Amino acid sequence: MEPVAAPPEPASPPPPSTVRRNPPRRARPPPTPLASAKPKPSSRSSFLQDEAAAASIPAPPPSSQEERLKVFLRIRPVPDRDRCKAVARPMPGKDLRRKPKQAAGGDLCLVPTGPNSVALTVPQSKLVDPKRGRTEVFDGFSAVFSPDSTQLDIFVQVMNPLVDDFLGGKSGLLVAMGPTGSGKTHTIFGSPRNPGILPLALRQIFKAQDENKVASPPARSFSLSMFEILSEGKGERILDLLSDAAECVLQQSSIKGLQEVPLSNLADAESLASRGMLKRSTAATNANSNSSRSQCIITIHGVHKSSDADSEHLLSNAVLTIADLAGAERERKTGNQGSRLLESNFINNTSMVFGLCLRSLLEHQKNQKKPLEKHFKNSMLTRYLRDYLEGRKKMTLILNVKPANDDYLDTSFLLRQASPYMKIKYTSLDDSSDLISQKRSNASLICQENKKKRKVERKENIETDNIAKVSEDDAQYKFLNSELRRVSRSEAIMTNFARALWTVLKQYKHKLLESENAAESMKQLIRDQYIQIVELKKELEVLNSCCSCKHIPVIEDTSIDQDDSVSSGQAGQSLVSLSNKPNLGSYDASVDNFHLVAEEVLKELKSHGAENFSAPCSLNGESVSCDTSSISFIDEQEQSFRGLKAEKSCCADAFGPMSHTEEGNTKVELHAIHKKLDASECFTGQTSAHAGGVTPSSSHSDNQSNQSLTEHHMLPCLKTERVSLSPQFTSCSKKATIEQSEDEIEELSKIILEDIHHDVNIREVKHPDYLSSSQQVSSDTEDVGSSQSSLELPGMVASQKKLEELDLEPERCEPGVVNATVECAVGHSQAPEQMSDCEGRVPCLLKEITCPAKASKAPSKVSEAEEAADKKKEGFTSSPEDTKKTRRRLQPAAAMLLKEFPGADFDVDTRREERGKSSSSVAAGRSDALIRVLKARPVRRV
Ligand SMILES: Nc1ncnc2c1ncn2[C@@H]1O[C@H](COP(=O)(O)OP(=O)(O)OP(=O)(O)O)[C@@H](O)[C@H]1O
Repeated sequence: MEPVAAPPEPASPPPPSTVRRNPPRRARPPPTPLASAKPKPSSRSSFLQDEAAAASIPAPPPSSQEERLKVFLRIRPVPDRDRCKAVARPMPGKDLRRKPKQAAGGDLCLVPTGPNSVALTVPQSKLVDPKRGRTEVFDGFSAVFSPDSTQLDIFVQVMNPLVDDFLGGKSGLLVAMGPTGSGKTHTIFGSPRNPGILPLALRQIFKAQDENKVASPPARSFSLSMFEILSEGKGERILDLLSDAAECVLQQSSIKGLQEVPLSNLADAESLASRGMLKRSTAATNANSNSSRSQCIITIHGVHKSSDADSEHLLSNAVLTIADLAGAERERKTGNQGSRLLESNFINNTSMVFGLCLRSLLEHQKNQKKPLEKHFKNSMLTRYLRDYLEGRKKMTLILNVKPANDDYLDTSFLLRQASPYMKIKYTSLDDSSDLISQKRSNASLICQENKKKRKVERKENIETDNIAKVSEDDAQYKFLNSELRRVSRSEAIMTNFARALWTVLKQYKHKLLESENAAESMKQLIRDQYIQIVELKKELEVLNSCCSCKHIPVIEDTSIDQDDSVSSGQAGQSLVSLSNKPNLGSYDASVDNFHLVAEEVLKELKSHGAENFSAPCSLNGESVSCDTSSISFIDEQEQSFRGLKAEKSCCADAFGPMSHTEEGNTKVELHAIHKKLDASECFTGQTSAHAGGVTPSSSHSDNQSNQSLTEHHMLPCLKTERVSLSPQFTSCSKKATIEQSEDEIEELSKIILEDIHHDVNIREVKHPDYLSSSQQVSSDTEDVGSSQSSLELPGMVASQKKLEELDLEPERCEPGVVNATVECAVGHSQAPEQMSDCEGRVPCLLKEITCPAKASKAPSKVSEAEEAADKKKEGFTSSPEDTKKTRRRLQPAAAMLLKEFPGADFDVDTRREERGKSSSSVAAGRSDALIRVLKARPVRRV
């Protein structure tokens, strides 16, 4: 091993100045020796204004407090193969000042022009204008080492000051920069025969250690650590070169897991460094057969182990760092591919970041307003060397360059990149202790600042929270206010609605009470009417019993059986259909009215004596004694009304033995009027049945059948009527509920009344034709079917036969005669004057009523009129099925009928009596007498 020589006295570095470009046509001054090189006034560079400006800045005189970054330049000797290409080979033993001159005319582009400057000449192959050469002078380096410089020269000028500082307790950094194959590793590590800076530094350290042992017990200890930062894919990793441990982790400016090997002696330290160097990642490239593929960092920690507190303090944290950076590579020269190419990218990137950090530091030092860019974050190397790159620790650069023309670009790039770094200043270089204290103070300051920031942040957070709470409270308050207003509006609306609803309900309740009262009054009225009806029924029964005391018709069941023929059955069916008409109202009113009339007539009859009471009745031209005619008259009226209502009732009383008498005729008309009371029933079949019931009275061909029919229909009528009265009334009273308003009743009554008037008028107009029509019908009963329903004809014939039988046996037919007489008196009103002539002697008048033809005619006309009225009003058909669907109450009609009995209708009859004196004066007289009786009685309204 080459002994470490004492470091020579470093020559005072010339002031930094860089010559960018030589004047093109001016004679170049001869290069000055390095030792005596003086800074020249820098010439302005035309293509690098910033560097020219930097060069134009006169370097301030170095002061004790201000120290600039040391930048050394070592020019690698040209290899032998390259040396053969060189035109001029420097002669051994000659001055280095002549080498550039010799090389200037050869393949060397870079020659030292002084101890602190070099001249870079653009090779002819790269000149655009060959006639115009260009040479750049870079001056201001701390030292420029020619290719002939030895390792010791480099150590003495570059590393020895750092070691002294390290031994003095100050940390320092030496970084070797340069393109690949420029001799960085050779400079740092050297070779066994020509050791580099690291071995020489170790020797120097241990020499000092040995010197200190002699003077005093060992008080200091050193440790060595080596690691490399190499690429791994697109990332980086740290690898410890002194141990086989796993990769290390970079934490801020320290590496976790890095082994620090204590240095006990120089030999172990040198072997350790040699082992670590061998472990470093290297690879062969076209530019370097042993090219480093990683950034290698060697750190020497000095620890004071003596009891001397002062010395320990000084050495406690001194770190001497040496960084061998991988040289920048050009792909074209290296020919790297694959992983090598990735390594080249990593190496170039790291070198670029390192240069940017120094550039940023320089710019920051030039202008404090410019922030110190944090380029160090872009690579592990710069992060680890952050303190040095930010100017907090002393750093020294040694630039390794190759002077050959082929390396012009790399050399030119490095010089242009790194020459400005020599202007970086260290205003207050901190020793290790100062650095530590500064770090601690910085840490404390940082902690305080962090605490303040936290407090401020807490306050801000609290204020923000308070503001947020206030805003939330405001929003909630607004929301609640809006909700409150909405609820208030809703409450007001609902209150008003409830009030309105309450008012309406009260009104409805009032109306309901009124309706209930009206219903109660109606019920009471109906009850009263019912009571009256019951009383009338009782009285009527009494009268009937009185009347039947002498002549109670004996109707044998045999006659009914004999009349079970088809004809009588059809007629009976028609009459039954007719009698199915519910006319309770009219019936009740009529009963009531006729009851009163009967009382009056009875009184009159009684007043006239028994002879008059048994006045004969004319039937078929014969006088028939009928002492009960008056009684029968009332009874007949009642039956005629009830016959319209009672089920199975027959109207045979309307066509029985009186078929050839005037009474029969009037009976038919009366029956027609009663039927018109039921006009609203719209029972078409009723018309035909009714007519059929009348027509047989005009038939003389078959009196036997008429008689049997009369007997057949009369007694059942009388019998069933009383039986069915109460149920009918009950049902009708039930139906006559509140729902039938008085308006409807009045309207219906008016309609019926109009119909009655209309029918009466029709009857009056057509009365002269009654006779001819009845004669036609009676002459040939078979032809009657042409004008009437064929179904009515058999019944008519049967009724006629019955009438004939009655004629033969007047005693048995007396009830029928009586009935006919009564009907005639009531229904016929053509000769009131004759009635008046008889002075109210109804039996005498009734005796003279003999107009069979007219009686036979009347029913047909009446039936026609009724049929026309029915068709006109109701439009019903004659089917029995329809009759069941068209039941109506005739109580209003009956009431109106009773109301109109003493009215204008009978006045009309009064006019008619003048015209019909010749026809039926006796019957008219009877009617007139009856009318007088009716007028004398007040009409009860239902
Ligand atoms: N000053 C010098 N004197 C003699 N030989 C040198 C000198 N400098 C470099 N060399 C030789 O050049 C070769 C390359 O040197 P070195 O490996 O140190 O270059 P490098 O800059 O480290 O390259 P890389 O960056 O690729 O690692 C080595 O073989 C080395 O011995």
